[in-house]
Amino acid sequence: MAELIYSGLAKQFDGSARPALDGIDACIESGEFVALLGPSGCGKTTLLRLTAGFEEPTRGEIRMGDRQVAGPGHFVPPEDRGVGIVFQSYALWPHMTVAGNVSYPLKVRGLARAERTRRVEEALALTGLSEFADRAPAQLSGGQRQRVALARCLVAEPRAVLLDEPLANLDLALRASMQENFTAFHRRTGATMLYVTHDQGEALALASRVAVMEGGRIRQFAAPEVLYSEPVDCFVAGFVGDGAVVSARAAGPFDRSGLEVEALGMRVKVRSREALPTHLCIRPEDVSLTDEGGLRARVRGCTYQGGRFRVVVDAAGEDLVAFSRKRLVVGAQVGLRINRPWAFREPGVSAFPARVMVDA
Ligand SMILES: Nc1ncnc2c1ncn2[C@@H]1O[C@H](COP(=O)(O)OP(=O)(O)OP(=O)(O)O)[C@@H](O)[C@H]1O
Repeated sequence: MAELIYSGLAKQFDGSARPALDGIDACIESGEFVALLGPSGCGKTTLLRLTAGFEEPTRGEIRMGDRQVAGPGHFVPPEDRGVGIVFQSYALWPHMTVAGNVSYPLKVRGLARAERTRRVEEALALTGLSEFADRAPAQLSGGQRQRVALARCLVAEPRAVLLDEPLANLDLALRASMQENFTAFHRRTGATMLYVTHDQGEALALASRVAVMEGGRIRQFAAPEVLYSEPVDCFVAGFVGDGAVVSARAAGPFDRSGLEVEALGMRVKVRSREALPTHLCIRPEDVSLTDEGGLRARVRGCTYQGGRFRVVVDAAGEDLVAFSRKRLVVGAQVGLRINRPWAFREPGVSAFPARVMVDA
């Protein structure tokens, strides 16, 4: 069942020249773990705040299940939306124990003590905090405090959990272990989760689908592996994953399933859904360094990445990225083969028709 549905959603803050959100249409299924990914200022937090009910939309509608929570002339306040929120600042009460913090939202709602105790124990167990129930927040690590914030959000049994850069304040090692915690937590609870981050590693690792945002719009909303291997435009191709985006011109079909383009001064067989693509997204996996390759290139950089080297080469004036088992000398000439990269059509860019059409 669809849990969160956005239709034509827009938000323009007073005094701002540009809308923070500019026509969001998306549907998040019940139990999905969705990440909102994009550069600073693209509108991620605004979308989260509109979902929580902290802001009202300028246009459009938000539905939770079969209920409209924001739309023309209609607004459900945050406390009646049944969503839980976890911020990067944990916002814990310093004078309360861990159990006290987690129990607080239930106390405010007037739940009986026995029910409160049961739910708090359950939430602490789910977040691996049972043994810390009697500690004060000051006696916990950053990761443990973040888990208390998660437990406190869970205890209210929200229909959706909204997380705004929850790991931003943690160091790298702790982030990795908290990512595993979130994944395990999601598996156990089956909660619908909407997770804001500008860290693509985090988004691709955690989410079942990622909405890549830019300039108040969703550019692409897809599974991480689809974003990586089939980006829809230059922004997504450049923002997600490693590699290069180069312009291309269709040269004709080369068999029933494939297309050939002209790029980097040569013919390249590509994967594509377009008859007239304008660009290629060339991932490191698409580039083989081989003396038999038809394309000559010059090594511009070579860095060790644990188990392999990341090599940047200049091929026909474009910087391509490849992986190599051995270290290459900067300035050396190498041969390249490009293996079926993804070709797409950039919206708003006119595509040249194929120069040579070959029968399929
Ligand atoms: N209360 C506000 N008043 C005016 N403009 C705002 C307000 N909140 C956000 N904006 C603007 O709306 C745009 C989107 O902001 P938002 O915080 O949603 O971006 P973001 O993608 O979450 O960025 P970051 O990753 O830096 O947190 C920005 O241009 C921002 O300056």
